[in-house]
Amino acid sequence: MKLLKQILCVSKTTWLQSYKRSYASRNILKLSERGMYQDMFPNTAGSEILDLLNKAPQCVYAGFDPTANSLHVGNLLVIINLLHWQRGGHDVIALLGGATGYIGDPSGRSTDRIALHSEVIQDNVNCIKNNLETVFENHKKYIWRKDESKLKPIKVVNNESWYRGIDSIQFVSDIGRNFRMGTMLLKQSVQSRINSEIGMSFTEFAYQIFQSYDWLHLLKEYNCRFQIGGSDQMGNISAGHELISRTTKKSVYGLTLPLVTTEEGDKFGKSAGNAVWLDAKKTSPYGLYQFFIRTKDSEVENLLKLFTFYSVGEIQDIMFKHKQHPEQRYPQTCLADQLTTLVHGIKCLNIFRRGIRASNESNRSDIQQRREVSGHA
Ligand SMILES: N[C@@H](Cc1ccc(O)cc1)C(=O)O
Repeated sequence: MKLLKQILCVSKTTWLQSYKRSYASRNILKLSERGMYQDMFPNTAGSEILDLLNKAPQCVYAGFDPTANSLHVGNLLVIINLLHWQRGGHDVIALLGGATGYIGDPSGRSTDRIALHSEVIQDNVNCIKNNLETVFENHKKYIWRKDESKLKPIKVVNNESWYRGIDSIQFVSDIGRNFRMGTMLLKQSVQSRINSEIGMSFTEFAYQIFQSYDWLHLLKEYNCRFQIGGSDQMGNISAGHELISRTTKKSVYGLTLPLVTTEEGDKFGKSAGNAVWLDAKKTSPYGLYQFFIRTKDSEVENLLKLFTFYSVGEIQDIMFKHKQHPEQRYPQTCLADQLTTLVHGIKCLNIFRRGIRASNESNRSDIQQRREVSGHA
């Protein structure tokens, strides 16, 4: 709710009028209600954003660096956010960091990343592309229940394609000139590293320039005025905003998503300390399903809002049902069902359901047998 106010900065009546007028902005209302956004940049842009969304469908992007050969559950929040924009009728771009993967984003890290070989980067890019396309396809086939033609296809681009043709001297001379050292040094990702014993390499220090240039490129190519990213991306997003303000007359806007943590304060998405992967070879579909089934009662409502497409009203109904029969773990089942479908499709879900039914039945007949043996039938 706090964010809804922040995002809109308009009176309730103006908002309601706009809400009725525009289909596109409807989605933003829903996303804010769900606690989907942590921050926006510039932080006073609420009414400008609303105006743009009211006027016409917008273009939004988020990037994924190929740091591993699969995305993980932690990446799902950004992916689901992109899908919400797609459902709202907007143009969506998922960017693969085939070039930025060579540099390494220092955000949220305490040490430099180990440089990856080009074959590894290429392989990771292919795997991540496959993860994304599978999720987008599963969403369209099994979760979006309306006319498929209403969903504009999500573009998947690789930033390697535009850096390939850029001359490095030209790049430093043309683009580098727009970055001020003072501002770059103030970024949280730099501050947290620069005074540490290990420090930070120039390579990682320069990362913000590349993410900024990506946005400028996508703005020119696709009129992409929105960028979304994880909670640690504000530094890179604001750097992009600055580059674009200096070099074009267009306004652009960044939105970051909340950091999801468990009750114990750990980053969400780990099981016994290991990442839960989207690739079925790294985490089995059943492992992913079980990960969500194990969600604590105290955390499940928030996760339903952030990670599923149930409306807020439907989530209230799910939670109501839960209060009556907590032992059935109904919200956990809704969460696990929808996310397993999104990541692995409907087939494996049907297998789990059959398996669970069979195991419940065999448990029941075991209990029955034991009762009969002990004379309690
Ligand atoms: N830096 C982002 C990934 C990214 C890469 C390139 C971009 O243009 C945008 C985002 C991250 O690590 O999550």
